[in-house]
Amino acid sequence: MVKWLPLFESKFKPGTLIGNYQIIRPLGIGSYGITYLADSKRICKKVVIKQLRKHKRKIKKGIDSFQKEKEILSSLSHPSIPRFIEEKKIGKHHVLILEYKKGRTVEEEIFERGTKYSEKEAFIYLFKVLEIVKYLHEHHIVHRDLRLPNILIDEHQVNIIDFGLARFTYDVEEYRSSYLLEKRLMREIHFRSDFYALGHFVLFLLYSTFIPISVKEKSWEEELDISSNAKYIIRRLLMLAQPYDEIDELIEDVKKLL
Ligand SMILES: Nc1ncnc2c1ncn2[C@@H]1O[C@H](COP(=O)(O)OP(=O)(O)OP(=O)(O)O)[C@@H](O)[C@H]1O
Repeated sequence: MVKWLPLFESKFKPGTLIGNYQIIRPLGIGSYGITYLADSKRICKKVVIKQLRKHKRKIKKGIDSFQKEKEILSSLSHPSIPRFIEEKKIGKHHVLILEYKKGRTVEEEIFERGTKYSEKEAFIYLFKVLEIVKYLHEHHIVHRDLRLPNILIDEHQVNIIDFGLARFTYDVEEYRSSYLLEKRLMREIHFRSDFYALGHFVLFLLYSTFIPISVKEKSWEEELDISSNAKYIIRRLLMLAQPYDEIDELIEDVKKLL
């Protein structure tokens, strides 16, 4: 869904040709660019075109994010991760062409379609995401942005998109003291940042069936009617108990709930 796309920002109109790609429609506007759905004439497949916005204050960060997404996606080959196709400079425009992944974001599923997930279903989806994240971690990559809008569900297949904040574990961390605790925990270049984000992911899935009966504010542990094993895993993901250091132990714990 296109949330906000003022006309003056929309540089490429439907039908515009960018090399061998024909713009179908904008998909959305992110922090650093506009993303379009396009048809590839050459490979007869849908692709995503990411166009860097010319926002003065954000241009440097935008270029860095594009470069990182390109570097990381080019190093990967996984059916649930978009393939990097090419980078182009068209006149003043700088674009990245990526494979289009089908599916609705988990954000759309929960908040627009009202899809409900039982405890078992929530952990089945967590397991599917973890299989992809395991592949990333084995390639020394931390995604750092595993939020609902970046996880797509297509039938029962899961895809992960948006690698602009992903980093290699040996990349140098840009420490931001101004970040609030939650953002610091999401952005640390360490595998546990992905686990922390996935703690929130699974809580969103579990809250999809929650019906509030009191106006009193309570913690998720008091509100959600879930098993003690589920609570144990979520507490460790959210670093409220000993954090998981690596993914295999986490996957083993999740398997016990399936
Ligand atoms: N490879 C892809 N396949 C399918 N849809 C994609 C792909 N990449 C991005 N999208 C979709 O395009 C839209 C815009 O994505 P983009 O990553 O540019 O920005 P964002 O995620 O909305 O914001 P931000 O980058 O600030 O997190 C989103 O709706 C996203 O689901």
